[in-house]
Amino acid sequence: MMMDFAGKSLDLSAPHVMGIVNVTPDSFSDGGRFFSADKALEQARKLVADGASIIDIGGESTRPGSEPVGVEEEIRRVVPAIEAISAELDVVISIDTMKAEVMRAAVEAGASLINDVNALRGEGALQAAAELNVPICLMHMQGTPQTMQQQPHYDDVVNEVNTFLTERIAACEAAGISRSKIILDPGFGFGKTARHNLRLMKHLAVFTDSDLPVLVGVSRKSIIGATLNVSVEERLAGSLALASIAVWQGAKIIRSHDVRETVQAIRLCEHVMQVSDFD
Ligand SMILES: Nc1nc2[nH]c(SCCc3ccc(S(N)(=O)=O)cc3)nc2c(=O)[nH]1
Repeated sequence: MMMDFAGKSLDLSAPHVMGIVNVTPDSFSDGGRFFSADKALEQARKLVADGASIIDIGGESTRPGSEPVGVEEEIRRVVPAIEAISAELDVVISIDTMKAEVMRAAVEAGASLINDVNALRGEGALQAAAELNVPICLMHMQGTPQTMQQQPHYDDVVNEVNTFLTERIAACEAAGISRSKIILDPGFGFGKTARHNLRLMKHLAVFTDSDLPVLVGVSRKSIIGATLNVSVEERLAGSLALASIAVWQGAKIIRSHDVRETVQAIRLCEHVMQVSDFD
């Protein structure tokens, strides 16, 4: 199924890799004071060369316990990077933000996918997304990045996440956003214990069985660390295993730090899934 990203289209009947470019201090060795558009562009060049179809730009860390960032600062971080990447690379740029004003500035600068871990629940976010008329990824999060991992609790995590996403889709449609512009994401690591994450992965078909494409972000996350007891630097194999399990169940976008290896893994999945049974 083709999805249009402000003129660039992706065939989401096949899986794609979303490469990650963080323009946040905790992701730069120099303490982030001087993180720059050309460092972001350099990283984006590599990710595109490695096979990324989408580049996800984030100016505010949403990892558990992270500090919120003001809207002016977040815009100051992401806009130069988006402008530089958009000027040089023919790749879909997504903006990873919860703020309406950042969505507007980012799309103005060249982003054509809104990736909102808060599923447009922020002040003015629904309205902004409707006006900007670009595809939107709705992700489930319980609580906020500051609180979500304190005591995640569900009676039935798969059902509750599915119900939340269904409600957010309805809110989008009520705001005039067409279903054809919506991507769903269960939000691995956003207010979930390790078991909650494993259950969501085991039952991912609940989400991929819908007519909407599903995005999965498990790269180097605690679903791997908690299961294998390995550090962040030792999570590549686990990330590739889970990317394959997600694609096998129908996920169409895999958010990854390790694009080259992830492209190889999902390409193998595709070939196994598509091999003819006759000839
Ligand atoms: N659509 C979408 N966007 C995303 N943006 C991010 S940033 C990752 C923040 C983080 C880091 C680490 C853990 S943990 N404690 O599970 O290792 C949780 C969250 N992720 C995702 C994701 O999945 N989807």
